[in-house]
Amino acid sequence: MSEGGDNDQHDLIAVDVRMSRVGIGNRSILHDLSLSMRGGEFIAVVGPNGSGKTTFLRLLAGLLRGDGELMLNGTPLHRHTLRHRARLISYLPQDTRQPVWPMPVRDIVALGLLPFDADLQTRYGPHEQVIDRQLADCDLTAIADRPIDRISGGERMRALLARALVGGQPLILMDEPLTSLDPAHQLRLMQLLAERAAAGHLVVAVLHDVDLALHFASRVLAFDKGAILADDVPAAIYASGILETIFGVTIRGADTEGGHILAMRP
Ligand SMILES: Nc1ncnc2c1ncn2[C@@H]1O[C@H](COP(=O)(O)OP(=O)(O)OP(=O)(O)O)[C@@H](O)[C@H]1O
Repeated sequence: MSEGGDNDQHDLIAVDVRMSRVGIGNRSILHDLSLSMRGGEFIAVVGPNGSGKTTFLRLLAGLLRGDGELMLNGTPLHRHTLRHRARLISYLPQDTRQPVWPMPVRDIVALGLLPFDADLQTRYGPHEQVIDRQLADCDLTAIADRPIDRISGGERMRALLARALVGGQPLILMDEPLTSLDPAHQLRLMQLLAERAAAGHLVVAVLHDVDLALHFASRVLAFDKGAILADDVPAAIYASGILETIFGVTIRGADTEGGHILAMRP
């Protein structure tokens, strides 16, 4: 549940990955992963298309297995029961943005509480406040009763984000959560994720917006060709020039009244 709810595990989350190889079929996708992540971190995963970011997130979500070890709170991830995993991990995938049923936004968001309460229908009442707060956090209050197939693409994205956030799982995995959001909602989401990290959750988000990633994240993993080329704090990642190398672009930073901003050029 969200802060104030009955999930007190968010400050205890620890993820340790030691994998020599992660493959799909015969194809090797990731190699030589060795890192630890802890609650309190907001980790941005950046890198070119096809560099392995989604595969990395799917690995953390337990949807893929590799050669080596993936420990969640000191226990191999696959030894946790599915229900326990659903209570520990919230995962927003990259490619399930189309609604299947025309459910109201409020019901879509409520589905995010299923791992904690399989009997959601009869016990909807006690969750009302948590759901209302998440709807408000994602600026959905005004459209809470609209069917999800009759709202805009950005609004739909916010509904799916609210569903992923409402349970308050300690490990939050998000694959390109800024897609379709306008600049104000992008900033709001990054603030929400930073607040979750500050409250002890571990946030791991694939982001293509380098400026927002460096501004909000506490740590950046730069992927290229299936490996983590750099793993450091944003200022060190920026200063190293690694992003220019892996993306093949020029990145210029400037100090403005609103803070340090980045611009990319060919
Ligand atoms: N199901 C699959 N079977 C075989 N290869 C795959 C599969 N899914 C992804 N790949 C390959 O694995 C590599 C990494 O893909 P992945 O989706 O992890 O990249 P990504 O960094 O998330 O890319 P993007 O920024 O385009 O979303 C790519 O070369 C891709 O073609």
